[in-house]
Amino acid sequence: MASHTASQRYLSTRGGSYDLSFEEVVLKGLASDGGLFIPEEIPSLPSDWASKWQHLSFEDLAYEIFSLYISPSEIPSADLKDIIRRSYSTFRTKDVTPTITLDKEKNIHLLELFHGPTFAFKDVALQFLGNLFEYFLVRRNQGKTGRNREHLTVVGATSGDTGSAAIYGLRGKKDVSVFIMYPDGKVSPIQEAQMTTVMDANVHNLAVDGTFDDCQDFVKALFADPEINKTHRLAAVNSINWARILAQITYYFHAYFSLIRQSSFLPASTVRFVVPTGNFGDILAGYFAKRMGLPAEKLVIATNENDILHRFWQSGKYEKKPVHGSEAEGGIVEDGVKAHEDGVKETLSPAMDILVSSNFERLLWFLAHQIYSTTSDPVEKRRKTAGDHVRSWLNDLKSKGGFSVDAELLKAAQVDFESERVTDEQTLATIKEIFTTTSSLVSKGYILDPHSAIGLAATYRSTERSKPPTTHHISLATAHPAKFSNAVETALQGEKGYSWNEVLPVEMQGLEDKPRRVSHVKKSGGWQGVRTVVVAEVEAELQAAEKAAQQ
Ligand SMILES: Cc1ncc(COP(=O)(O)O)c(C=O)c1O
Ligand SMILES: N[C@@H](CCOP(=O)(O)O)C(=O)O
Repeated sequence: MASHTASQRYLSTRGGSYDLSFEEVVLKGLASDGGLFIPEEIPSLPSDWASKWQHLSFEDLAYEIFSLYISPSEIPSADLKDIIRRSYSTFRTKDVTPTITLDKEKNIHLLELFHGPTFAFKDVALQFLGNLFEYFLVRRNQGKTGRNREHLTVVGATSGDTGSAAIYGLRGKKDVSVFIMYPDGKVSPIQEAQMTTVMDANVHNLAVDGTFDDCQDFVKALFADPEINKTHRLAAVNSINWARILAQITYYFHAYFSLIRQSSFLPASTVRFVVPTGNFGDILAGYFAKRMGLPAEKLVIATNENDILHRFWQSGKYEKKPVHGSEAEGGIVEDGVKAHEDGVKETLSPAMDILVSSNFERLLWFLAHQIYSTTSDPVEKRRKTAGDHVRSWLNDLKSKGGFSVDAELLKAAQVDFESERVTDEQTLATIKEIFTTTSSLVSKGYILDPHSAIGLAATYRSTERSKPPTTHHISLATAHPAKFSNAVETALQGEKGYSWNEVLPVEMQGLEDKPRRVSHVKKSGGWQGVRTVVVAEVEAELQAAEKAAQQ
């Protein structure tokens, strides 16, 4: 039986919405004030968690953790267990997210998160979120027919992985249409094929001639638009959706337990998690795990050359990059449209080519809550103060392209987190180094995808600050190498024992030759252009479904 906390209610980081239920925040995705939903309180672990949870399966662990955040009056325990069971039955390993030891001498372990249907860590949350949407809709639509049924219009932005994971979590589901925007030409060929070869009628791919940040801005603008919100019930699959973060907490505990069962883990040992980071969702789940009581000494943010987070942890300044070497004030104008500064670089780790990390807002709220009020302040006042700070910082980000925090807040951020920036060159060197030094571990050497390689490069740097044997590092492997042929081939071509054909899983073979369905959307049409496409395609889908039902 899981223990429960007093509050399983939610609020917005910008102060506008309070006392919402889990179902409300999952279905809304983004708060109407533009903020992100967070739990009113971070629950503490039950006192006997370490002994009781240690030998649980991934599914049972997920149930214990989710139960701390979801009231059984919203989702009865048996239903929650069933949703969890179905969500992880699609994974290729029984362990769901296995942890393997990569370097015994340095106590470096790899948390493999890519054993789900689309070979990326996003599956852990998006298989669950897809089933949650379905569960809520079935409940809401009981006894309703035709246009009286509640219909979800899911809109998401992807730099490659969220898109396919969301599509695989939602394809064919009743009463849901899913629209995925991706930056045209900036996702890997396999990622694009994974998304666009899905032919289910409820799946709609939109290729945008911009960056991931443009796509993410379109999503946020649609959520803020009263017109589409009147006619359509929008829902989010990006990590702005709280359920994404919640689902990702499980594997931090799961990895920790698999480590402490090892003989090399001594009573005095400590654990660091290293996380390849873009939108700050994955590592934020680690922050929640730590705040709940998981004994993680540090969370290490590993960025590629799109390093806004790394620069923040070094300086306290959260700033988009200047355009063409000049200070950009409030954006640039392209094709008559004001766009964010396209300071984003195209790297060998495209899923992390993100200028602004949306989940950072959630961390800012917790830091402001901690720093700018005293515990003697009334609860409501503390929350309001935090929300006011977040709103003001985010306004500055929008209008001035950045903001800075004071030394006290930065110091608080540095208590839980460190950061590293890894270049393309270092990414390639890490892929090669790990392949050539691990041939005793796996028959032909371990092949990292470029995002996981960024994590591992940062891990080796972290071992210099926090040395073995006392410290164990768990580095998150966020995707399968087959998704990123460009980086893997560049790093390993010609290496003894390496063959691309052996990297490619059977599920991906021939994928790029299949028929595709995708619409092209012009960035210059702005989010209103996207709205037109979404509204028209949902209508066409509903009409086709009605026609089919009549036949
Ligand atoms: C393979 C891969 N690694 C790392 C990340 C970064 O994760 P997050 O955006 O949660 O920081 C992403 C994208 O989000 C990704 O697709
Ligand atoms: N890297 C992501 C970008 C979207 O991030 P999300 O975690 O907020 O969905 C991707 O691959 O799409």
